[in-house]
Amino acid sequence: MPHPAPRPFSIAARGPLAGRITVPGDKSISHRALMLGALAVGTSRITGLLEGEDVLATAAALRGMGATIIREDDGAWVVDGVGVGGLLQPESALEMGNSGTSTRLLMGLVATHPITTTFTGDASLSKRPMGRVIEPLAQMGADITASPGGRLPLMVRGIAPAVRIDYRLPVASAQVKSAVLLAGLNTPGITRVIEPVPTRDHSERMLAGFGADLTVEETGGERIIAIRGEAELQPQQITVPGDPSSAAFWAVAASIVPESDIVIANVGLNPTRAGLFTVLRAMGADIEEIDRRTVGGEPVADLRVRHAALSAIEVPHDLAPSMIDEYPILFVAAALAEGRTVARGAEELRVKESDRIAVMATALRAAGARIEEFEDGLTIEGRGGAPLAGNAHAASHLDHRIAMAMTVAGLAAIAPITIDDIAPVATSYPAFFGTLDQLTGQA
Ligand SMILES: O=C(O)C1=C[C@@H](OP(=O)(O)O)[C@@H](O)[C@H](O)C1
Ligand SMILES: C=C(OP(=O)(O)O)C(=O)O
Repeated sequence: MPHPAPRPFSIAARGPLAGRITVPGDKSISHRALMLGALAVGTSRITGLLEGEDVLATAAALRGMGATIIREDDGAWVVDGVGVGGLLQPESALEMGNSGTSTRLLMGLVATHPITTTFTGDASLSKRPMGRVIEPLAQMGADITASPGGRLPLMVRGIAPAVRIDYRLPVASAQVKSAVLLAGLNTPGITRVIEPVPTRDHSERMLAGFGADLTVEETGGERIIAIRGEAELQPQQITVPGDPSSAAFWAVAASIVPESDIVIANVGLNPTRAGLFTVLRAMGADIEEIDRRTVGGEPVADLRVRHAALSAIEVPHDLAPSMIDEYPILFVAAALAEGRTVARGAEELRVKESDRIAVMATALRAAGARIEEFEDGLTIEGRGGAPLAGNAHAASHLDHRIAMAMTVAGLAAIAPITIDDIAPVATSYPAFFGTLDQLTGQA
């Protein structure tokens, strides 16, 4: 898929953030709602779906394999599924754009259907490792031919019936877990995933919600997830909560910009996703939960965030999976905090849309932060509330979270930070810059 022309953007301090905002629907839940809707027998209806490029790539791929997916005038998405086992051979390659989740979860789905599919992606996605899903799917019988290093473009020749497996995750990855569970949906018998470290559990929650026979057993800190295959999924009405990974940018922005006071409405607070809020609170952030409730089977609350003096923290390694996408914005908070933050045990950051350890170290150093880089993370000497110098260029490397994190860094900089390309923000948060203007009174 051709990437849009680079869009540079310059940002410097704008004063306090104020007001009440909403964030877009959760990206992880949106992908899964479309996929399970496409496999159910009948019509599912999804409200609050994230209409970002990544999720639209999932929708297009599922349409290409026979599902009917329509956006209604009121913004709801209606999915007519083909039934488990009913995916059709697509006529052309599945274009995954920038989206790792679309690629890895859909690879799981097609691996146990008797169809052949080709996956392509942009320059960022084409560098990311797919061996981690190829390995279990090959054990189940799929024949996968990848580019060197187990990368895109790749071709999956699916198999039905496939062979059930018990699979212990070698990396803490919800995408790998989900790929195996989705492959297990159309596989005779019980497919098991053993998860030594818990990762986001949206697939488990939603598969159970669609009526799959799925159990989760916890023993000695491990989770064993078992799914019975050849399932029939019942169509559902799904309300997608707001994305905590998108809310994270505003929680940090309001924390670091003096006199800020904002409310972020309808934020998903699934414990497997909420690690950043735990860490920010431990750093001294003023985050108040208002009206905790359940939306679409997920815990949700409104978050009131006010400026506060932050102090450094040693980020507990076991929190990494529950805040894995939030490290870039955590690094920004740490750069403004008092003292030396240690954020390690997060080597997975090197295989995201960009190498988020190296890219954030370079960008924040250019803006005046003092950083030491390790294979598995960073240490950051904070400025104790003093602004960053700014007057810096930051490269986003086709990574939406780098572009958004460095925009927030700009709000706490004396001279502007220029980001070379903010176009990737549209993958997960198309309204980000509109919300920035709203919160800073420039709408
Ligand atoms: O399952 C998911 O929806 C996701 C899992 C995480 O990736 P990994 O499974 O690679 O950790 C995360 O970084 C990604 O943004 C979304
Ligand atoms: C890692 C991310 O997404 P994906 O793996 O779906 O590209 C992300 O959104 O930060």
